[in-house]
Amino acid sequence: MIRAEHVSKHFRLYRKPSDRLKEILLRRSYHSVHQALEDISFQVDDGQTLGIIGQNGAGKSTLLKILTGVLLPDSGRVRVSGRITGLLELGTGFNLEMSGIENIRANAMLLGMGADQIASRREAIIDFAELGEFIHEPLKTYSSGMIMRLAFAIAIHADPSCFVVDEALSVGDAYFQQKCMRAIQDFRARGGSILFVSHDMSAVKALCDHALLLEGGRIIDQGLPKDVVDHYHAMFLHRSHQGDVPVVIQRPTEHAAPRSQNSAPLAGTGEVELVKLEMLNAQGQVVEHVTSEAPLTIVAHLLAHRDLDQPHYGIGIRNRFGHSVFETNTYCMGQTPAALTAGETVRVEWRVVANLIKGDYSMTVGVGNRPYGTGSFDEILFFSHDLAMLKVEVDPDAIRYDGYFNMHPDVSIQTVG
Ligand SMILES: Nc1ncnc2c1ncn2[C@@H]1O[C@H](COP(=O)(O)OP(=O)(O)OP(=O)(O)O)[C@@H](O)[C@H]1O
Repeated sequence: MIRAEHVSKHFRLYRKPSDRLKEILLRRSYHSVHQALEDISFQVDDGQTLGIIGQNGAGKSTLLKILTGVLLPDSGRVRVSGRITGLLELGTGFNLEMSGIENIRANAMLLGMGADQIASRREAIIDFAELGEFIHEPLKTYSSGMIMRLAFAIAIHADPSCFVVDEALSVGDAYFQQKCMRAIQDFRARGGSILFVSHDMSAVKALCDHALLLEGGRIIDQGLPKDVVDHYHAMFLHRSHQGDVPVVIQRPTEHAAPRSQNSAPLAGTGEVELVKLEMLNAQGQVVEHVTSEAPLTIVAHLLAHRDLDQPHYGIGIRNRFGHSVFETNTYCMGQTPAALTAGETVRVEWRVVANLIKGDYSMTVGVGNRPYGTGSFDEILFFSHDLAMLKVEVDPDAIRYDGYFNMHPDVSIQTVG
C-alpha cells in the first residue's frame, strides 16, 4: 500500500549558479519559486495499479522521487508499507567500472536486501536479465537497454511491496519489455501495488485500475483510467485549437452511464452540435444491439452554428475499457465533404460491418475543420466519446474467433513433408 497525504514540493530557481552564492553573501533573494507539486493525496491499495499521467513538466518525476525517498517533500507525508523499487533513475547506484555480477550485490544492498537474500536471489536475477557472458563484463561496456535489464531484474527480485514502472522501461527491446510486463502482472497478482507513469495512454488504460492526471503540480483529475485519459487527450485538443472561441472541456460526471446525445461535447468549440446519433440495422430500424458480422449504419445529424469551409467528420468505436477498436474520419478516407453554412444540418451516414467480438461498445463522434498532416485539424468543433452504446451479440452459427475483431482470414494448409 502507498499513501500520499497532502504532499507539496517547491524548487528554487536561480538564473545563474552565482546567484546562489550572492543570496548567501548579500542575504537578499536571488531566486524565484517553482511549485512542482501542490497538495497531492492518493492511495494505492495492495494488488492495485495507479496510472500517473500528465504532460512534460507536470510533476510526475518529482512525485516519484518523493515516493521513493530520493527527495523530501516540503510538507505532507508518504507512507509505504514495505519496500518500493523500480527503474527510477535507471541504474542509480550502479558502478560502471564493476561487472554485472558485482553490481547486483552493490545495488541489491542499496535496495535494502541482506547478504543471504542476495546470495539466494543472485541466480534468479542473472537468469532474468539474460545478459549471457556480459554479466561478467564491466557495466561501461553495456548498452542502455542492457543496463535496464540488469536494473529491472534486481528491482523485481528485491521483494518490493510497491513497484514503480516509468518510461525507463521503454529503453528495453520489445522482447524484454514484454517479459517485464509479465513479471509486473505476476507481482500485482501476488498483491503488490504498482505506480505506472507513462505517456502511452493505451498502456495506462490496459494496465491501471485508477489513474490521476497531473497538471502544473496539481491533481486535476482522477478516476477510471478511460475517463482520465479522455480528459488528457481533451487537453491536447484544447491546445491545438487555433480559433477565437475557447474550447470547452467537460468531464463526464457519471462514469457508468453513457452521456445523453445532447450533452456538451468532451472537447470542441461548441460551434457544431450533435442533434441526433442513431444506429440502424440492415432493415433500417433503430437498434442498440447488433449481431456480430451484421451490417450496421451509424447516422449522425450535426448542426453547424457557423460557416465551415473544409469540414470533416470522424467516427470511432471503443470497447468497454475505452480502447479504440476502430476510428477514422472523412479526411483520412480521402473524402472532400461540402462546405457548411451556419444553420445547416448535415446527415453523416457511416455504413460498416460489425465484425466485432461480443461485448459493449461506445460511439465517438468528431467534427474538424481545415485538415493538415496525417489527420489533424486546425479547428476541432465537436469531439465527444461515449455518445451511444452498442451491444454486439454473437451469432452462434458464425465463424468463431477471439480478439477484438474478425480479420476475415484466408487459410490454406499444405502437407509439406
Ligand atoms: N531539481 C529541480 N530544480 C528546479 N526545478 C525542478 C527540479 N526538478 C524538477 N523541477 C521542475 O519541476 C517541474 C516538474 O518536473 P518533473 O520532472 O517532475 O515533471 P514530469 O511530469 O516528470 O515531466 P516529464 O514528463 O518531462 O518527465 C518542472 O517544471 C521542472 O522544471
